[in-house]
Amino acid sequence: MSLLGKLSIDAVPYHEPIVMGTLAGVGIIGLLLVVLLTKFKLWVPLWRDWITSVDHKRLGIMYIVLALVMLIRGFADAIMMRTQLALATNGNAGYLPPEHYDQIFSAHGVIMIIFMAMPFMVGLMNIVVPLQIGARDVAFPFLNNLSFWLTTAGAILINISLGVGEFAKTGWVAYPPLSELTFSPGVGVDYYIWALQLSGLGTLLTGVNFLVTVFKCRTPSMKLMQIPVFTWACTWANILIVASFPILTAALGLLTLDRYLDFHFFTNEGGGNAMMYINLFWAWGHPEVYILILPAFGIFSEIVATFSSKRLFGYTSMIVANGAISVLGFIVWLHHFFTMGSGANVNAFFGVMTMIIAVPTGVKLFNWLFTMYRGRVRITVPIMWTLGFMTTFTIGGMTGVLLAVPGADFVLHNSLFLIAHFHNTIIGGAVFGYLAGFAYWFPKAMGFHLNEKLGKSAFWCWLVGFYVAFMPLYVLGFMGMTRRLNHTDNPAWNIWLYIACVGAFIILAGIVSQLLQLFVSFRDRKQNLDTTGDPWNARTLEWQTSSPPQFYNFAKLPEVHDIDAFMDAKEKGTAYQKLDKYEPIHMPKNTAAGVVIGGALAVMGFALIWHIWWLAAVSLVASIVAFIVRAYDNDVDYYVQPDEIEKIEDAFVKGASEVKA
Ligand code: HEA
Ligand code: HEM
Ligand SMILES: [Cu+2]
Repeated sequence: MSLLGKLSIDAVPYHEPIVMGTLAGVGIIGLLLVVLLTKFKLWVPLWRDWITSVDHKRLGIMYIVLALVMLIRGFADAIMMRTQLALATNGNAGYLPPEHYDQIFSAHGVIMIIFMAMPFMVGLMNIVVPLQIGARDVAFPFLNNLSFWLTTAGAILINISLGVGEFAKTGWVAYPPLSELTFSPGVGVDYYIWALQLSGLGTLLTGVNFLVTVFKCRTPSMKLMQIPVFTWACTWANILIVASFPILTAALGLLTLDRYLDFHFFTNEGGGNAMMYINLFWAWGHPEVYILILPAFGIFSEIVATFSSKRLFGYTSMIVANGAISVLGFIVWLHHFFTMGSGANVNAFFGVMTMIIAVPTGVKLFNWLFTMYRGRVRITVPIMWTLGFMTTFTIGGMTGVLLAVPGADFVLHNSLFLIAHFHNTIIGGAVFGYLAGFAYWFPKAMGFHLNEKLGKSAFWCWLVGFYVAFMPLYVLGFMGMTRRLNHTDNPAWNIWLYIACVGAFIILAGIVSQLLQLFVSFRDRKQNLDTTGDPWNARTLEWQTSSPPQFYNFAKLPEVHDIDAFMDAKEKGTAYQKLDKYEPIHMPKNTAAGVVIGGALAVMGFALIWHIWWLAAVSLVASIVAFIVRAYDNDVDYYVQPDEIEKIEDAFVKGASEVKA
C-alpha cells in the first residue's frame, strides 16, 4: 500500500471526453471567479463577511447559492439521461455507456435530494425563521456556520468524484448486496457514504439548532400558537430531521463496517441480512421526503395569505395537519418495498397508513383554496408557483395513493410510473415551493426586486416543461418500462421517450430564464431597491425589518399580540415606531472554526475513500483540535452600542414610513 492508498493518476478518467470537457468547463468558470474576486478585491470581504459569518441571513444566502449551483449540476445529469434515452432506441447504443449512465442516475438522485433540495430548504429556513419569530439569530450561531460547511464538505466530495475515481452505480439508495465490496469494489460507494455522512451530520445539527431556536429564542410575547405557519412547518420538518437522520447515519455506519472492516451486517452468507439496510434506509428515506415537502407547504401558506390579503384559513388545522403528516410519515416506510416479502398483512397496514396521509394533505389544499376564495388574489410570481403547485402536486399525490395499494405496487414498483410519481411530488411540490419562496423572500434577503417578466417566463417553462417531461413517464410505466435502463428496444416506447426529452429542454429554458433573471435583476438593482422592507404588504414579522434586515434583525424585540403579528401592528399603527432610547444588543462574533472543521472533515472523507489512513487520522485530529480551540475561545461575542443602532434605525424608520405615508 502506497502513501496515497488506492489513489493514483489512473483515477482521473482522462479517456472520457464528456467528463474531461465538463472538468475543463468547471475549471474555466473557477478561474474566471478567481480573476473577478481578485480584480474587484473581494477576497477579504468574502472571507470576513461570508465564509466566517455566523449571521443566519448570510448563511441562508450561501445555502441557496450552493443549492442553485447543485441544481445546475443535477439538471445537467438529468438532461444527459433524457437525451441518452431518446437516442438509445432501435438498437442504437446512445452516447453514454452503462457504467457511466449508472453513475449519472445515482449522482443525479443524491445531488438533487441531498445537495439541491435540502440546502435550498435549509437556506430559506435560515433566512426566514429567526426573523419570523422575532429573534436576533439562531440559538447556536457558530453551530449554524459549522452545519453549512459540513453540507458543503459533502457537496465537494460528491463533485470530486466526477474527476477523481468514480461515483456509486447503485442508485441513490445504495442497496446491498450491490453496494457491498464484492459487487462494488471501486470507490464510488465510498464517495456516496462519506458525502452523505458529512452533510447528514450538518443537517442533524441544523435540526437541533432550529428546534432550540424556535422553542427558546422567540420574542418573549410570541405564544406557540402565534408562530407563523412557515416556521411551524419547518419545526415539524426539524423534528423529523432529529428523529430520522441518526437512522441514516447508523445505516451508513453499518455499511461502512461491511465495506472497510469485512463485517457482514448486510450479507446473507456472513449471517447478515440485506433487508436490514433496506428497512433502515427507508426509515430515514421516507421521512426525508416529508422533510422536503413540509417547509414547502409552509411557504405556500405564507404566500397564499399575503397575496389574498387575508388571514390564512385554518391556521390551527394547518399546524395539526403538518403534525399528522409528520407522525404518519414515520410509520409508512415499508411502502417502498411492498414487493420484498413482508407478507399481505404487513403490506396492508403500511398501505393503509400511507393512504391516510392523503387526508391531512387534502385538508391543507382545501385551506389554501378557502383562503383564496373571495380574496382578490394578486397574481405575482410567488402566487403563480403556488397555483402551479396546487394542481401539479395533487396529481403527484394521487399517483402516490395508487402506489400505496400493495397489489397495484407489485405491477408499478420500480417502473417509470414510480419515477413520474416522485418527480411529480418533488418538482411540483418541493421545488416549486422553494422557487416560490425564493421569489417571495428575495427582496427581503437582497434588498432589491427580481425581474418579474423573466420570473414569469421561468415559471411557465418549468410548468409546461414538467408536464411534457414527466407525464409520458406515467404512460411508459404502464407500458412496462422499468427505471434505470440506459437503452430500450421497444419501438412502442420511442415516441414517449422523445416527448420526455423535449420536456427536459423546456425545463432547461426555465433554468436559463432564472439565470438571466438573476443577472438582469442584479444589473438593474439600483432602480429596483426595496426601501420599504414590506414590498408585498405582508403579514409576518420578517417584513417589519428593513430589506435586507439589519444584522441584529430587530432594534427592540417585537411585541406579539396575535397571529400575523406584523399585519396586526400595521393595523394598530404601531409597526414603525421610533424608540426614544436603545439598549445595547448582544451579538455573536464571526469565526473561522466552522470552515476549518468542515474543510478538515472533507479531507478526512477524501482520505477514507482512498484508504489514505495517515491523512484521515491527521485531518480528523485537526478537526478535533480546531473544535477544542474554539471551545476555549472566550472572545465570541460583543455588544452593539445604542448610538450605532440609533443611526441605522433612524435611516430605516424614516424611509419606511415615508413610503407608507
Ligand atoms: C416530496 C416528495 C414526496 C412526497 C410529498 C410523496 C408523497 C406520497 N408518496 Fe411518494 N415517493 C417519493 C417522494 C414523495 N412522495 C419518492 C422520492 C419515492 C421513490 C424513491 C425511490 O424509489 O427512488 C416515492 C415512492 C413512493 C411509494 C413507493 C412506490 C414503489 O417504490 O413502488 C409510495 C407507495 O405507497 C408512495 C406514496 C406516496 C403517497 C401516498 C404520498 C402522499 O403523501 C400524497 C398525499 C397527497 C395527495 C393525495 C394529494 C392531495 C390530496 C387531496 C386533494 C385530497 C383528496 C385525495 C384523496 C382522498 C386521494 N411514494
Ligand atoms: C429538473 C428536471 C429533472 C429531470 C428531467 C429529471 C430526470 C430524471 C431521470 C431521467 C431519472 C432516471 C429515471 C430512470 O431511472 O429511468 C431521474 C431519477 C431520479 N431523479 Fe430526477 N429529474 C429532474 C429533477 C429532479 C429533482 C428536482 C429531484 C429531487 C429533488 C430528482 C430526483 C431524482 C431521483 C431521487 C432519481 C432516482 C435515482 C435513482 O434511480 O437512484 N430529480 N430523474
Ligand atoms: Cu415513502
